[in-house]
Amino acid sequence: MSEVLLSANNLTKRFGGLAAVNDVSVDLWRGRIHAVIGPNGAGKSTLTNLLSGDLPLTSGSVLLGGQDITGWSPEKISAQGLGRSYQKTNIFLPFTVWENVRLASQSREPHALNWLRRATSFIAINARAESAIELSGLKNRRDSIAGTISHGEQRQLEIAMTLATRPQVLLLDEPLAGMGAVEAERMIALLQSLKKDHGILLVEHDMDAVFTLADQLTVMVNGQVIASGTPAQIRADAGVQAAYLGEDIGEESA
Ligand SMILES: Nc1ncnc2c1ncn2[C@@H]1O[C@H](COP(=O)(O)OP(=O)(O)OP(=O)(O)O)[C@@H](O)[C@H]1O
Repeated sequence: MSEVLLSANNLTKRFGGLAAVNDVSVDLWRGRIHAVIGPNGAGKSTLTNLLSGDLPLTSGSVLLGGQDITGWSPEKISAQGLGRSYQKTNIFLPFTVWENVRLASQSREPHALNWLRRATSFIAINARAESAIELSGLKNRRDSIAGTISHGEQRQLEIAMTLATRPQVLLLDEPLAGMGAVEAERMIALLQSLKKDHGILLVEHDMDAVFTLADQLTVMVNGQVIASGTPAQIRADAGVQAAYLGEDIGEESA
């Protein structure tokens, strides 16, 4: 049974005279992947930053798990159950996969550890880290130095670090960027496996992956939503065809 985990209503973000995001609404459901697509500069990253609290809204509101999180800090939003992968910037390359994920898991602890809480907290931190490594398919790389694993595995590691914070909602900004075919296939399988327990917002330029993964799509152009619907509806939309003239929008050619 699906459940709305995040509801973003009429979000607008202005940078001076530019409305980078203009009256955009999106819902994220447990068990569904909602892809946001659009040409460069459409406002996809800005939308992600508004949902994660990394940018303040000009107007609009965001509910996460029924709680109004509008105006909250990224840390507070993360603690409320929203996980966002930050492309590579959070990985400590000289540390092992395990150490990276464990640090991410530790960041979820509400208070500095004191001697009374220490034993149980350590167990919980380690359990979250182990489970995130397992879920992200990195068990065989657990003790590898992060700087030595492949690009695709580093992207899996970013997801593992996000999962270690036990989010309900995942915001994924171009998880397939820079991947070869084999790595992309592995990432697609990983995202499909994560969908069951999470609501996922996917920003991705790889249209084959988007149309393979998405249950719902929102198409943005110049900050505005020009279409929203199922993959079949989006493929058939004349406005979307026009916006992507000359580009592949996931037609089933393969
Ligand atoms: N901090 C900022 N200050 C001013 N303008 C910004 C800022 N961030 C983004 N913009 C502008 O807002 C618009 C939307 O940018 P955004 O990065 O959200 O688009 P995008 O759809 O993610 O593009 P891409 O696919 O290239 O990543 C662009 O015109 C961009 O130049």
